[in-house]
Amino acid sequence: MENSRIKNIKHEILSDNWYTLNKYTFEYQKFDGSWEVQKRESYDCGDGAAVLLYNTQKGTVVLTRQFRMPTYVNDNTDGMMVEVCAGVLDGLTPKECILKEILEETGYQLTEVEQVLVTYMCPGSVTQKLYLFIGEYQDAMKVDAGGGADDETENIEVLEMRFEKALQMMATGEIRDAKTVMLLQYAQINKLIGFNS
Ligand SMILES: Nc1nc2c(ncn2[C@@H]2O[C@H](COP(=O)(O)OP(=O)(O)O[C@H]3O[C@H](CO)[C@@H](O)[C@H](O)[C@@H]3O)[C@@H](O)[C@H]2O)c(=O)[nH]1
Ligand SMILES: [Mg+2]
Repeated sequence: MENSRIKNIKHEILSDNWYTLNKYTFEYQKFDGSWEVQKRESYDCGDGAAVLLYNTQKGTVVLTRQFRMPTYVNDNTDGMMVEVCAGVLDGLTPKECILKEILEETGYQLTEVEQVLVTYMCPGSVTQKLYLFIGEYQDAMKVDAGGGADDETENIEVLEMRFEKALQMMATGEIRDAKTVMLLQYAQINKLIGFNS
């Protein structure tokens, strides 16, 4: 942490239940040189990793569908979200984490993935840094049904669909999860998956 415009940082924990809600009170030096006190709440739900699974021969991607409470209480009628496979690091490296999540959530066993982007998803209020990967899957790599870890209440549906269909769902707003939009657009810009229909 290095910024000479910040001093006297005080930290309180407002809630420490599943994840941690912190409150920081600090002094910030304005452009005119004067100092002002600022207060910022900051939700720490850990860093995470996400992956776009794609198959160039079939022209398909693998996505997940699950209930997301925070979206349900904010305009998402049934609360269901179509997303790339993702999870929180929980002490693992981003690559170790995403390989584990791919197996747990989708049932595919990959050994190689490529990190393509690192993003702060909501920098004004959430600490989370998200490592974004792409990974090529083959049918032979499917070793399990997926659906989420047994000890977690995830109830994840695995969706394999044509890449064009995923792009269409993004255009209609059926896909509106930020990490998923970023990775689908990454694949589109970099022509990872050809249209051979
Ligand atoms: N009991 C309980 N369980 C929780 C709570 N919050 C999350 N969980 C559980 O914690 C697990 C987290 O699953 P992961 O696969 O590791 O994470 P995720 O929820 O898919 O994704 C998170 O990370 C992504 C990438 O880092 C994010 O994109 C996403 O928004 C979310 O923060 C899930 O079983 C979820 O149900 C809670 O408040 N209480
Ligand atoms: Mg997950």
